[in-house]
Amino acid sequence: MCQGRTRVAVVGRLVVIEGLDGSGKRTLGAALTEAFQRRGAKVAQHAFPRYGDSVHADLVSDALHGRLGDVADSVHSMAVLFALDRHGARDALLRDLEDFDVVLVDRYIASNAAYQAARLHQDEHGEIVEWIRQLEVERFGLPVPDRQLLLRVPVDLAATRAETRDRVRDTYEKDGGLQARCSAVYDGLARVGWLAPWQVLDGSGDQDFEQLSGTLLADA
Ligand SMILES: Nc1ncnc2c1ncn2[C@@H]1O[C@H](COP(=O)(O)OP(=O)(O)O)[C@@H](O)[C@H]1O
Ligand SMILES: Cc1cn([C@H]2C[C@H](O)[C@@H](COP(=O)(O)OP(=O)(O)O)O2)c(=O)[nH]c1=O
Repeated sequence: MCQGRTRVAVVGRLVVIEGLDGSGKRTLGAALTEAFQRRGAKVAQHAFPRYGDSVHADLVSDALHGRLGDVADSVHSMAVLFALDRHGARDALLRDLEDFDVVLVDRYIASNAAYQAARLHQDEHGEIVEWIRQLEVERFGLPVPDRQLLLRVPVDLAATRAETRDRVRDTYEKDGGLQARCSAVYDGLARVGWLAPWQVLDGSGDQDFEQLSGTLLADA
């Protein structure tokens, strides 16, 4: 509720980057941010899970590295931890949507939908996908994206890129079958326009960041 203050109109566009582990989301986010800034747009960046900043994200990390007993075995428990991490960032996201032209988010609600559906061998119409939408959008009140960018790369290429990074791979990253099913769910979510409009980008080639940033701003 707004008490004693004028409600400020949301001006920012919530742009989400989605894709497999190692698909190049972080790299795309950095390049896109620079392209937005060259156009004079004010950009705020967020990334989920918020490892190091959120107790829920740190529990996710523990679970994904086998340090949380059987929590990682429960798909719904993992979905709730990821969702609680975002719930903790809700106010900051809403504030940034008031103060910035673009709020660029590396992984968001669709990551939860894609990975948990893949774990349960469900597709984009699966029960867990709708359960996550109800939890995160309706119950937690998280803002719905304006645009979701799916950075699509062949599963093998994403795995190779993920392996070359200098850090320990987690349970999901080590599971090639999960990544392949996840890729298929992402394709399905994009096809049906789940939650918000999607734009599929070919992550194995070069991106035209200037053109992409222009389109994303012009769509407002
Ligand atoms: N378009 C690209 N071409 C070649 N290598 C890339 C490209 N995008 C990302 N990489 C490399 O792949 C690895 C994973 O990229 P990153 O952006 O960290 O992926 P993600 O955030 O999706 O896990 C990094 O080493 C990065 O330098
Ligand atoms: C944000 C999010 C990530 N995930 C998955 C995707 C990844 O496999 C894993 C960890 O996220 P990831 O972005 O890969 O973290 P990092 O690259 O820093 O290790 O969690 C979900 O299942 N649900 C979510 O809501």
